[in-house]
Amino acid sequence: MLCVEVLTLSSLEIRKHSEVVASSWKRCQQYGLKQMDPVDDQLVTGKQIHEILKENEALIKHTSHIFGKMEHFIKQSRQVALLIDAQGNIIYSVGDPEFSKRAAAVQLQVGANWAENRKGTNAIGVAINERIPVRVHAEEHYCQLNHFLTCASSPVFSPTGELLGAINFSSKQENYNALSLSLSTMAADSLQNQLLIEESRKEHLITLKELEYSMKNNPLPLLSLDHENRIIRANQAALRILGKDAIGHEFSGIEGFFIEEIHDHQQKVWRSIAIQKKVISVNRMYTFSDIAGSCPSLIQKKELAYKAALTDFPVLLLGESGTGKELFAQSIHSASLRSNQPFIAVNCSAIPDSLVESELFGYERGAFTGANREGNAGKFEAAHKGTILLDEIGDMSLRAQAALLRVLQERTITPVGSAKSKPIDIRIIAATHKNLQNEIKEGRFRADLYYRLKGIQITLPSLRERSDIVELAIHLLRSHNDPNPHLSKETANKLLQYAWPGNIRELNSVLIQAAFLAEGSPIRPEHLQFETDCQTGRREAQAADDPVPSLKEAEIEAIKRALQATGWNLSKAAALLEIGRTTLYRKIEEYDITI
Ligand SMILES: Nc1ncnc2c1ncn2[C@@H]1O[C@H](COP(=O)(O)OP(=O)(O)OP(=O)(O)O)[C@@H](O)[C@H]1O
Repeated sequence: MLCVEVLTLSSLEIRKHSEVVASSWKRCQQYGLKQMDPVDDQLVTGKQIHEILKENEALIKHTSHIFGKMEHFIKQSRQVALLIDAQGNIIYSVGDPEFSKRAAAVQLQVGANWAENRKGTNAIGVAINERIPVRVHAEEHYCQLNHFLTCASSPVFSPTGELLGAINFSSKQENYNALSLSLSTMAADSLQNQLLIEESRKEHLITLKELEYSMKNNPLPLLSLDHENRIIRANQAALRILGKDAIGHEFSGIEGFFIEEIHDHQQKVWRSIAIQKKVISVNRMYTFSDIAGSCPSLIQKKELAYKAALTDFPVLLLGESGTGKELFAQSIHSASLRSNQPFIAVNCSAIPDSLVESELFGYERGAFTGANREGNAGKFEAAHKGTILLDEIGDMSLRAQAALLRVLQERTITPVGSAKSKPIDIRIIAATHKNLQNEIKEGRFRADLYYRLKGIQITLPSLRERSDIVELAIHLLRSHNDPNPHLSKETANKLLQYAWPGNIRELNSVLIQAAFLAEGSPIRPEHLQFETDCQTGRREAQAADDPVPSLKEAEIEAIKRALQATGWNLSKAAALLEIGRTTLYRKIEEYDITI
């Protein structure tokens, strides 16, 4: 009886799937259903169906929008897509007209009830009963008259976790489509998100947004918090991350996710937070093709980085926060010969001074109180044969710098509590938003470490220096599941006039918020809400960002640069500065200049 034909499932899942179908068959026998019985052909009609449709108005409205986007696929793959209420009544349907006729013969149409106890084992009934996505194919249907069908259904839940119904895709069994189960799950998740967004307008809303690059097609996990930061609603995707019993608990953030706030028009009422995984663990890494933009200064850096990827030299990535340093680091790793080996990102500013050695080099069993009994591999060991990204290197303490320098010089690590050193083979990429030359001058960064890390230096342009902001905005909107983003001239102008102190990360969050406020219609200028008021025009904002140095500061800077450029040759430096050698000497004394 159970000829399971779900070819995409692993053997473990096949067994589980068979169990699900088998339990449904058992229930059908208990209901007293007979396989050869004529199908239950009752349809809910008249006032009764009218009331059911009215009750589910919001659900139908959102579903028609979602099915509308999939209509081409639905028809082309000869399917019907159905929305079902929690009692198993079909309340909305679109699809291939020819199959719809055949389906209507077994009441796969609005007004029919496909609860398991009425129609025997079928995807709708099982999804509602078991509250799981399920495919029921051909002879897996309990009633023989339904054997010509192949159906995939996913349950739909309300923001508070109640079952609202299901989404179903059906076709003739010979038109079996491996994608239909994923599609029904995606449509159900999308519907849940719509409901949550709608209900949460007046709430403190939090949006968790997973990695665009690894989760592009996955549904957005959404949460609502009350004013005490407790989770009051969560969709299924969020519960998958937070655990099933997350509702009612305080939300304290999730490790490995990045938080952004979204405000409403008045900057109050509700807040949304997009949370994005920053470090990839299992999924795919960024590659150069993920670096969007056609601005010549960016293209040049991309080419340089690509060349660097083919070597094993250290790379130093410089640029303001949010300009894509991590994206570049991952792309370099992905294009390198080490791409099949680990990529480990270390945020140097986040490691407490006392834990630097154990974090970076690991520790042996029982090395110190509180240490893991089994000992622990450090970041360097974890990155062995691969690439390590030392992010925010400019914020590393001098103590940590000394430890790092030793590793770079000796290419070995010695775990805390161990007498033995281990050789390591690692490609180093360092990144910082700080001016390391200044840090060296101020005595906060070791020059010898700087030269070890520098290798190939790549400075990324800030967003306000780029000529492709609008193109980038369109790219980011597309990556947020808007297949056809449109920005009016006024909206584009507003984007161009802003100074973008938070660079692409800020652009991304402004666009998420704007798309949210626009509710599916084109983004208008008033939907763009900036975090700071750097809105006075890019040039002015830039000028305002750079405070005018005093004459003395400018002189010191000019002298230092001339001395550096000439290798401290006073005659040449004086010539560069167009002053006499004695004057230069006097000024060096006066300003106490040393490098
Ligand atoms: N050229 C680009 N195309 C598409 N997305 C980009 C681009 N540059 C940056 N991003 C996106 O902008 C965000 C910030 O990038 P990233 O984390 O790499 O910046 P960063 O310079 O490392 O920032 P920080 O110094 O604060 O860590 C990420 O979501 C990244 O995917």
